[in-house]
Amino acid sequence: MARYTRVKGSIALITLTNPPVNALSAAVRRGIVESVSRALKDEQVKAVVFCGENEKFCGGADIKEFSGSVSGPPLVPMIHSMEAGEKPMVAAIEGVALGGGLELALGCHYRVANTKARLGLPEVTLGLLPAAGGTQRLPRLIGIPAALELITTGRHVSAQEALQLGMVDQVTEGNAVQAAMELALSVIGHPLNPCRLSLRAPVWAPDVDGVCDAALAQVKQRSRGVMAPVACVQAVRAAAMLPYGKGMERERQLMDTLFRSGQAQAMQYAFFAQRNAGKWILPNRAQWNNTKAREVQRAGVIGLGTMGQGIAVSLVKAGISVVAIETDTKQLEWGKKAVTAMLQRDAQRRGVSPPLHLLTFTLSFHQLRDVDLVIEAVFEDMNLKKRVFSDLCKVLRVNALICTNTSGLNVDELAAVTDRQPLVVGMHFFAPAHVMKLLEVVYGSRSSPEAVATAMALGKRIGKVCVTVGNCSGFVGNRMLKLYLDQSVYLLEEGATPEQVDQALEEFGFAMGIFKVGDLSGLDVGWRVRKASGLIGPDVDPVKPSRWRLGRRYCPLPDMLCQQGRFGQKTGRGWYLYDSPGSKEAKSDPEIQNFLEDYRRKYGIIPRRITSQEVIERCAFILANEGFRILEDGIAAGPEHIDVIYLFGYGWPRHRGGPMFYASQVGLSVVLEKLEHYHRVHPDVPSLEPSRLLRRLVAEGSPPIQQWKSHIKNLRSHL
Ligand SMILES: CCC/C=C/C(=O)SCCNC(=O)CCNC(=O)[C@H](O)C(C)(C)COP(=O)([O-])OP(=O)([O-])OC[C@H]1O[C@@H](n2cnc3c(N)ncnc32)[C@H](O)[C@@H]1OP(=O)([O-])[O-]
Repeated sequence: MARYTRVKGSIALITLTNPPVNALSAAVRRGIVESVSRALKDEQVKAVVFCGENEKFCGGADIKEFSGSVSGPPLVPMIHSMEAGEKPMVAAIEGVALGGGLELALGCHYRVANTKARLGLPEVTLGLLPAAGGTQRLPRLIGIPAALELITTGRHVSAQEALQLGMVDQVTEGNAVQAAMELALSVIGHPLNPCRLSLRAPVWAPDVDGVCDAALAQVKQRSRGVMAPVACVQAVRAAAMLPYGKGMERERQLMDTLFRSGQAQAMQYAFFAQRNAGKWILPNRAQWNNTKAREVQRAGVIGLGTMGQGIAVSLVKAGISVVAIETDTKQLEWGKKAVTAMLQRDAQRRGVSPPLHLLTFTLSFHQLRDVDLVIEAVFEDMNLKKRVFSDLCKVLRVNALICTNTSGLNVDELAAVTDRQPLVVGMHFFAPAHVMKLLEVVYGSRSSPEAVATAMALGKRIGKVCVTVGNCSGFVGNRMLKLYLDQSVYLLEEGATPEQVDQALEEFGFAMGIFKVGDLSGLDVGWRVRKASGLIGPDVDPVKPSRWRLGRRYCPLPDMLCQQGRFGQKTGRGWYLYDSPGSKEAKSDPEIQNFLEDYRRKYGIIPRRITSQEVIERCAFILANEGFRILEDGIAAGPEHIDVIYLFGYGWPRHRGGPMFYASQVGLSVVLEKLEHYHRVHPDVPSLEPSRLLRRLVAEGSPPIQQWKSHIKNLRSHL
């Protein structure tokens, strides 16, 4: 829909009306085509201004339409006829001009933006390229290097940066529509050809080929195996080398390939999955839009280890006062130094002063008496956490929330030691907590909807992607991770090396293989957890530790590594070798090869050749299999919630959608068949046995992920 009004006698104002972001749906495109034609025919009209309702210019093409059959007027000829029109057209950009929205503005002869507006071509993040002329017009406006950077990253720029780049003609602090109308009146009668970007030659750049080659190398390294950034570079190269018409043809060809690709489907699924996860819903049907969150102005953080430091930094950056507690002066000083340094670095980068006045560092729990909420981030030890929880109840206001950052302990058991079970929830951050986007909000059996709403709102306020999850060992993310880790070390036992496994995972799209991640996070962390859970104890033979524990296969390799003091990057040695403790560049270590060979010899294992395909199947399908069990247990509300957790917390590649989407895309019957095969070969690994839900879905015809909710009773999915 587009509203046509005549203003100031001679201006046609065309308002895009498709809340919430005025996406260019078929109806909007139809409205624009009709309105432009009317404006061009009306002799009283001397200029045209485009704007969006509710101070949002346009969020781009309607992504929901991409999965159906495309109808309505296509964007390319629509924008072309605007540009070719014989009356000046001005875009009044407020809020956002993204994707097709910016391409529409580039088809106008002039652009005016409000200071708060953001502009960009984020199609690459949806597995596409800006195929409504964006790859051809933007380089002609701002030059090849700047266009390459914006189009291959999908980065949004501020109005001020857009002005510096030359993307807009004017920036106003006031109403962009008023300013655009004034500009429109002032340019009536001016020649339009210089403002028609399709008629311009691209802004000249020395060594265009070299610039494009460098961009190609960069995107290939940054987003290994992802098609869209490569296609973006190819399209911009065409803008530099070919006349406009031929460049448009190239843009269309490249888009045709991307549009049909599984990668684009995965990335568009990820876009909606992220938004769906914010619309949380509990088993009792309390949900995001019927539950009020409490306001949080003051928070306590207990424990200033790595997690506590990151949590404190995230809260303070969002303007929340923090009382940070440690048990002894040395730890407190250490934590204070680290938190202050992080905030100072961040403030310096952003050219502002660090909000240190919001921080209180203390050894005294009494300072917590007027906080609204506490996040406990002490050692992962149930008894210690219980002590902290009962001590907190002695000082906190009766209505203050108590949240635990446990990565997998029983939230109900912790809540039981408090005087306020409904006000206890898990807030599981991921390390480093001020950087990682994911937050699992764990509801216990007694957690109140209000407590969940408050934790979700707080998470959103500090910039996290929040997902509600039920209470079980490891919640969603770590429950699945444990089995994935198990598979990776079983692969080593059977003949693979850490390098082989990591390479296969990196080629699949993970930024880092699982062994490199282990070295980065510290191998001692899991070792401590295994000791606490009774998997390692005095009865384990130190010379030839058992490969069978608690009734299933167990791989002692990670424990043996830790016994040698190989904790990863922090000790300079882990699955890989590092130049010195703390350095980041992982190098193959011949000692690890010998260690693995000795190990196999000791246990009589005959190594075999392991293919990348097997690595991916065993790692990815074990994740999906456990995901199905999690859905069966009602721990996650829908498959998209599991996928969001893996995308934002565990580095799952976005162009593969998430483990559940990947399983759906590969085909559930294929996943079932592979799991059956691997379980037959490894009967001592019960987690490889296909889940009941997977079997049922296959029996019911392997429906695509969007239809699972009609097959699974307890799903609370918005897909
Ligand atoms: C030839 C083709 C070439 C062109 C290709 C393109 O243009 S590709 C497109 C290039 N454009 C982009 O990639 C921009 C994508 N969008 C964004 O980046 C952000 O939504 C935002 C910055 C516009 C607003 O952020 P915010 O935090 O204020 O709000 P929010 O993010 O929560 O969204 C609110 C609601 O709007 C919905 N929705 C949003 N956009 C679209 C859309 N284009 N379509 C449909 N729906 C869209 C969103 O799902 C949500 O719906 P819900 O859950 O309420 O039912």
